[in-house]
Amino acid sequence: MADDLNKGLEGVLVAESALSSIDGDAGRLIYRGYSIEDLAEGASYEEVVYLLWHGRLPTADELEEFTAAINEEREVSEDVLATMERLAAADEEPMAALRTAVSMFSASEPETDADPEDLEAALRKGRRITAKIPTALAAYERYRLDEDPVDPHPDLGLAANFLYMLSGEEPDDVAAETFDQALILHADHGLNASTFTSMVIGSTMADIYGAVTGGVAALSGPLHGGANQDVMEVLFEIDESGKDPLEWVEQATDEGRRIPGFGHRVYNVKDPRAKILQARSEELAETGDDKWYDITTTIEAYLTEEKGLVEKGIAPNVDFYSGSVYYQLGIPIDMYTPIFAMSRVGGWVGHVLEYQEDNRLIRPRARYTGSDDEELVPIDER
Ligand SMILES: CC(=O)SCCNC(=O)CCNC(=O)[C@H](O)C(C)(C)COP(=O)(O)OP(=O)(O)OC[C@H]1O[C@@H](n2cnc3c(N)ncnc32)[C@H](O)[C@@H]1OP(=O)(O)O
Ligand SMILES: O=C([O-])CC(=O)C(=O)O
Repeated sequence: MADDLNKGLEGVLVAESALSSIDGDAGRLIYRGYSIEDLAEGASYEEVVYLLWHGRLPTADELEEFTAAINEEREVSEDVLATMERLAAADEEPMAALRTAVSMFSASEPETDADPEDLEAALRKGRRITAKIPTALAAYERYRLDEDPVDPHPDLGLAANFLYMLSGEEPDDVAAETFDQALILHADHGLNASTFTSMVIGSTMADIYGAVTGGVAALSGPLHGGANQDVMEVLFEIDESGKDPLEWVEQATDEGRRIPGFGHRVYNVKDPRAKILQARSEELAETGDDKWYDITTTIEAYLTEEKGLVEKGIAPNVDFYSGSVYYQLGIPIDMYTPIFAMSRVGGWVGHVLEYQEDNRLIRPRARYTGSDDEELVPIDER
């Protein structure tokens, strides 16, 4: 590879950002100066989104106003509901259903005529998308179960309300707090692939609906957000194989299989979000089924201690423990990546608007490797 070609843009700086910062060697993540541990412990998802978008934590009044605005915008149109019903009946993947829903939200956007450079209007649009994603996703899940969608609960925050709309029952405090924490942990992460995708779209001054739709598409892949579902599928595979998890993972790595939920472009050590999710998974396992937590820790111990992956900078990432947490909360496994999107919309909107404040079209180049003097042969002579 020539020196001037950087496949995968590893380490390339393309923008300045004050939203989040990752120290990949120390395993530290901060959102606007606040450690992820402190935010997970002491803030709500709505507070974190406010922080990402407005640059500071809200006061109690500001948070109340912000939360009320989100709550008022939760409803989705009849068209979106009908589409979710059709896609559920057609067994469409939930991430594809979500991608379609986000794209459709713009049809009921009240500020469609807003100037693309009106960043305040774009922020309000971002807030509407954030409010509607849980409703569309929960409706999709209800239709899949042949049940009617559940209307949003006026007194519940975004995390608890999603769990409520999924099952029709108010979650207990442990479930609501654990899920809220998971949303906080997924809200932003520098210029990851889906955020960068949103920024590329936003850099053309296209509408924020398009930028978020692109973000959902990029997140769905197994090398990115899709890995959380893959981790749970691996845990099922191990369980169904009847093998000892240690034996299974030994064989899988000997066959050269990549274990989902391991490895990261930026972290060379264990992802700090994985540590927090691991603790949540362990707590839930104490009062529920400890099988999944036990399998994950066995895999981690083998890969890091026996296989020495950690010395190569390959350690658990955020997706490794989120699966067993969501499973213990009773969430269907193909909802795990859509849940990631439900949270990451905070980061996508924040980064797009931050970039657009001092916008420059993102337009890299490829080194041409094709031929350069082909002669056009008429079609009937080819
Ligand atoms: C929210 C997120 O997006 S977090 C990431 C979620 N994705 C996953 O968990 C999927 C599994 N992980 C991976 O595929 C990778 O680690 C990625 C895509 C996340 C990062 O990839 P990159 O930075 O491009 O690293 P790359 O794919 O070049 O791998 C570097 C080396 O680590 C190895 N490696 C990377 N991930 C793993 C893994 N999960 N298991 C085993 N080996 C791995 C590769 O085989 C490669 O080894 P080599 O140099 O001997 O060939
Ligand atoms: O930063 C990345 O490349 C992937 C990741 O962990 C995230 O998006 O949360």
